Amino acid sequence: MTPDQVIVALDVPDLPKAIALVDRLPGVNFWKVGLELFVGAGPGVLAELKDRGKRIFLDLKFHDIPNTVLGACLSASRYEVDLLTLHATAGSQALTLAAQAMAPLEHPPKLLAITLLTSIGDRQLREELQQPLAVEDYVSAMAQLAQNAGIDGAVCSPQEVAKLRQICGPDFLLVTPGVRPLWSAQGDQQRVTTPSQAIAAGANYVVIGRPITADPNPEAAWERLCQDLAV
Ligand SMILES: O=C(O)c1cc(=O)[nH]c(=O)n1[C@@H]1O[C@H](COP(=O)(O)O)[C@@H](O)[C@H]1O
Repeated sequence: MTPDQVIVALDVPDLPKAIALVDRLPGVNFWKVGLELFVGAGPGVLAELKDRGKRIFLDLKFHDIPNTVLGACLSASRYEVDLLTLHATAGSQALTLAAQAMAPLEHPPKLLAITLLTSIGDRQLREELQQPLAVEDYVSAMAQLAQNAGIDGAVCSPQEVAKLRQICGPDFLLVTPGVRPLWSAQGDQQRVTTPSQAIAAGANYVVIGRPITADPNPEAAWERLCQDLAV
């Protein structure tokens, strides 16, 4: 596993904090801009990252009616980011429209479908979301729905990666948040493994945020993560 397979979540509220973190961690080449930062700072943060030669995962998790998901994906594609998320539960029509709309573009983002948030465990899926399937089966069903609609990949927890790799084949992108080095706190993540285990199970990329960005010394935390990955 290489550090280039690690995407760091830039979950901070404004542009100055984002830039400060990016400049403190020059070894991070792939950053995720999610709802907190995009809503707080606007699209200017994407230009700042591009100026620094960084790859960008724009994680806006679109979830709406097909026409609105289509329009949102087209608007987001103008930023020429590398990865873009939408929820599989928007349904096959929304997924298909989005995938078809990206195909003719010169620099389309790879579309990733959220299968089941990594903060949701078995009990919540059953009791709150009223979903009788086990987590792994539900995640597999959502990934297959997305793949059949022409979506490039899925976001899942590292605990489902091996099964999805087997079902969806080698070309389907699998991106896993919910990774935790042994030295970090689990926080609100439910379905976790270490970053190395996630890659060994078949993930293309892992996404990690607070264990690096909320550490009082993010440089040391990043260094520690890179050492874990080199083993
Ligand atoms: O789409 C995501 O990136 C995502 C999907 C998911 O199921 N779970 C999940 O944690 N994420 C994101 O991954 C990041 C994880 O951050 P940490 O829990 O701080 O490592 C956050 O920015 C989440 O928004």
